[in-house]
Amino acid sequence: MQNASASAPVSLIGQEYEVTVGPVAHGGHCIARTEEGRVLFVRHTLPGERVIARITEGDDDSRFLRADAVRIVEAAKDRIEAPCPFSGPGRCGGCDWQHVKPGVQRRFKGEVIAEQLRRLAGLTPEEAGWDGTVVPAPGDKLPAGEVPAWRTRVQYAIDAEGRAGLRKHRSHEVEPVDHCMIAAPGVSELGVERRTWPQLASVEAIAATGSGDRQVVLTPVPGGRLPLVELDKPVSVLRVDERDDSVHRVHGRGFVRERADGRTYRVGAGGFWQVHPQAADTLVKAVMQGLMPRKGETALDLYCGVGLFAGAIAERVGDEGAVLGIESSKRAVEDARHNLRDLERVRIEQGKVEQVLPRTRITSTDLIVLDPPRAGAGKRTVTHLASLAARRIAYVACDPAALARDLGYFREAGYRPRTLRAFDLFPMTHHVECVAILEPVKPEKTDA
Ligand SMILES: C[S@@+](CC[C@H](N)C(=O)[O-])C[C@H]1O[C@@H](n2cnc3c(N)ncnc32)[C@H](O)[C@@H]1O
Repeated sequence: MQNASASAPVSLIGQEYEVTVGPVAHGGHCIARTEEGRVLFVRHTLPGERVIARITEGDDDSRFLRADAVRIVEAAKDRIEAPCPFSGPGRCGGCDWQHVKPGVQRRFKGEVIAEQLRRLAGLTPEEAGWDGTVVPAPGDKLPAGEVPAWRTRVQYAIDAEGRAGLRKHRSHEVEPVDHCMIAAPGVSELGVERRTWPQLASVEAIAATGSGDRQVVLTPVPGGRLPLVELDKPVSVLRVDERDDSVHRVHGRGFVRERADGRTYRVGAGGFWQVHPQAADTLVKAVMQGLMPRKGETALDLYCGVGLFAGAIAERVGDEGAVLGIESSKRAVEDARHNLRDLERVRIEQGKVEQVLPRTRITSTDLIVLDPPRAGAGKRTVTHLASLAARRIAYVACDPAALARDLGYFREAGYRPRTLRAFDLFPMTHHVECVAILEPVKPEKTDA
């Protein structure tokens, strides 16, 4: 039997340390060290600041501790007064960088990408074909103190009193808000924050881009009844059954229509669509510029969602070409098949990439685009993809750590990044989207 009293770690939550703050780390915080050498991940601060950091997670056994900067002793010159009244230590966890000038937020994101590339892929920015910049979306380059209203999908959590809010950082607790500054105007107009939602656990508000479609998705608390929904705008209303996560239509359509690259995409509840209104177009453009699809080529669109990249490539490779999309979500696959029904040489397979791809017995393809979830594609899938001898591969990544890991696997398998671009499609948060274009290290074989 173990001696419990000898080994029980002592919580350090609530302890305060005065520290000088070091570099930005992946996840929306900065690294600092206490005098005793404890490593802290501190939120609500900037590199170079002297702050009082209060521990929010960890004990005397932890490899690192999480903390909030609760008092700024010496402020950095890039600090601004947070424009959002709900941000700050212990408050809304939605944004990480409200207190930082917008251009500096992008610089931080660039530093994190560079660090991940170096550490996990062994690549310098030059070797990754990246100029080190993080590009704002069109219209987002605003002066300090102004906040782009970009979130076209907001998942509001509902507190015990029925108030809509957002979750606190790494917590189930709700910070009630009467206005989320990063919510797109179409979301704010739905008025979710201006009424109460008894018996609901969450309300997702969606303002589709280019179609004017609006939707709310209501999730009742266990055993809760659905309230009568009268919103300020005409919307479709869906209900999630918390017992099995199934989605039911209350009124209106069961999907919204999003526009990108000149096409309309139907996206059912729970289906993935980029949140920033400029994101889908920005990413399609970057992927197409990188792949430069030619008439008659074949392509794979992996983790294809409702068919965004498959549609864009299929239009460019034409009737002689062919595109295979693979996506795990049944509902997204139905949407993708519907969205691309006019493109005869597109096929969408349902299932996990790692299972479906080997089953297809495809041995070669000209082009690949992969846009995996946050965890990345992983070594097995990357090795399989590298064996298909694609002329170019576009890797769309929402997590620079997963991207860097997978770029390392691609490198081992004979592919190197030709270009890498980074886009700030999540302003005020630590998130960033990257597009890497890879090509084989060896020159393509010629027939001569
Ligand atoms: C980041 S989204 C990309 C969707 C699409 N490319 C777009 O831009 O709209 C990732 C997609 O991968 C799907 N997915 C997650 N894990 C998967 C897996 N192992 N195999 C296939 N699809 C998966 C998710 O359902 C989601 O639609």
